[in-house]
Amino acid sequence: MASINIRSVSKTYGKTLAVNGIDLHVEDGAFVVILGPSGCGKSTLLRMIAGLEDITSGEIAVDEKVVNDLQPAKRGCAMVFQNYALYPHMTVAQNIGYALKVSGIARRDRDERVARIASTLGLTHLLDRKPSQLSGGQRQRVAMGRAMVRSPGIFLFDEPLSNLDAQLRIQMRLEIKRLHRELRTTSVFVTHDQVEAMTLADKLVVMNGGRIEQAGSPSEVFRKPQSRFVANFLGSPPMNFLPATIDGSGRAVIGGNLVPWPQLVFDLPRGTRIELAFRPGSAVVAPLDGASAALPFALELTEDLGTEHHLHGKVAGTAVAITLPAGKNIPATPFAIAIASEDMHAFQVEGGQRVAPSRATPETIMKHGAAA
Ligand SMILES: Nc1ncnc2c1ncn2[C@@H]1O[C@H](COP(=O)(O)OP(=O)(O)OP(=O)(O)O)[C@@H](O)[C@H]1O
Repeated sequence: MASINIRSVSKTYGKTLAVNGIDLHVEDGAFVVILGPSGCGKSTLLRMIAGLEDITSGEIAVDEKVVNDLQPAKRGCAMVFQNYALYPHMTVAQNIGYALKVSGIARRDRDERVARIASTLGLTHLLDRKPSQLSGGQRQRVAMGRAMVRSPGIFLFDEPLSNLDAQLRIQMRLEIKRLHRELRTTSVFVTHDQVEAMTLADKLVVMNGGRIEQAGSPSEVFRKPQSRFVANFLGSPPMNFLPATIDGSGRAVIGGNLVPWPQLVFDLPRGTRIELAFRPGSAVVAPLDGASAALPFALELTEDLGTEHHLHGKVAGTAVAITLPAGKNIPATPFAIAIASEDMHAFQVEGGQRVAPSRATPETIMKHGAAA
C-alpha cells in the first residue's frame, strides 16, 4: 500500500489548461473518488499519477518519493480502464497472468496467484475462455484481476463501470467496495456518476475546470457544499436555487419579500445578490397562513414515482421542485413550503462561493425582527 501526494500539479495541452494547480493527499489505504463533469481534467490527473502523461508543473510523490520522472511500471500503480483493454487472443487465465509472465515469475507461482485471484473475483469457471466469450461484467472482473495480480500499492480506476448496464454497475460497484475492504489497497477512482462517487468514496473530490472545487467525506460534501457548482452537481433531483438580494440589515429578500427566517442574517453589503438553495427533500408542505417560516408554492405539476411524489411549481416566479414521500397527501388548495433554516444554503452570485449566515444571536433577531 502507499500514500500519494499531489502538489501544485498542472497540465497543459497546447493552450488548454486541463489540470490547474491541484493539491491532494491520498492516504495510505484510502479510497478516493474524483468526481466531475466531462472535460474537467479528472482522467488527465489520474493518468499523471499513473505516469501515462507528463506533468507540466508541480510534483507527484508516492510514499514521499517524487515519481514525476519515473516510468509507469516503476510507480507501483495498476490501472483499470473503462474499455477493459484485455488481450483478445489470450484466455482469461493468460490475461490475468500476463504481467507475472513478463516479469519472469515461474509457471507454478503464476498459476497459483492467478487461481487465487480468479477465486476472489468469481472467475474460476471462466479461466479458459477468451474475452469475446464473456459478458461486460465478466470482462471488467478480468480487468480487475489483471490489475490485482501484481499486488500493486495503488489501484487507479478510470470510469471502470461506465460500459456496464445499470444492474451490473451496481453489482460491480459493490464488488469493488468489498475488494477494497478486503485488500485495503490505496485507490483513486474517477467517475462522473455521483451515486458511484457517494457510495465508494472515503474521500470525495469534486473537480471543475481543472481545479478541485471541494474535497471531503461524501456526507460533508453533500451536506455542506462550499460552492454553487458542488451544490448543483450533487443530488438528484438537484437543489433548488432562489435568487435573493441582501437588504440594509443583512436579511435576504426574495421577490420583494423578506425571507421568513430571522436566523438568516448575512454579513454582506446591501444589494449583494445571492441565491438561497435547498434540497427538494428538505421541504415540507405548510399552511399558507403567513405565520410559519414558509414560502408560498404555486404547484404546477405532480409526478408519482411510486416511492415518492415530485412536485414541480414556482416560488416567487422561480421554478422549484420538491419531493414528498408516497402516501403524503398533496393539498388541493394553495399551500406553502417550509424549510428548516439549517437546511438553507446560500451562495454568492458573484463567484458562486458559499456564504454562511453570521451567527444569529438573540440580539440580531431582536434587531432584525423575528419575522417567523
Ligand atoms: N491529448 C490531449 N490533447 C489535447 N487536449 C486534451 C488531451 N487530453 C485531454 N485534453 C483536454 O483536457 C481537458 C481535460 O480532459 P480529461 O480527459 O482529463 O477530462 P475528463 O474530466 O476525464 O473528461 P471525461 O469524463 O469526458 O473523460 C479537456 O478539455 C480535454 O479536451
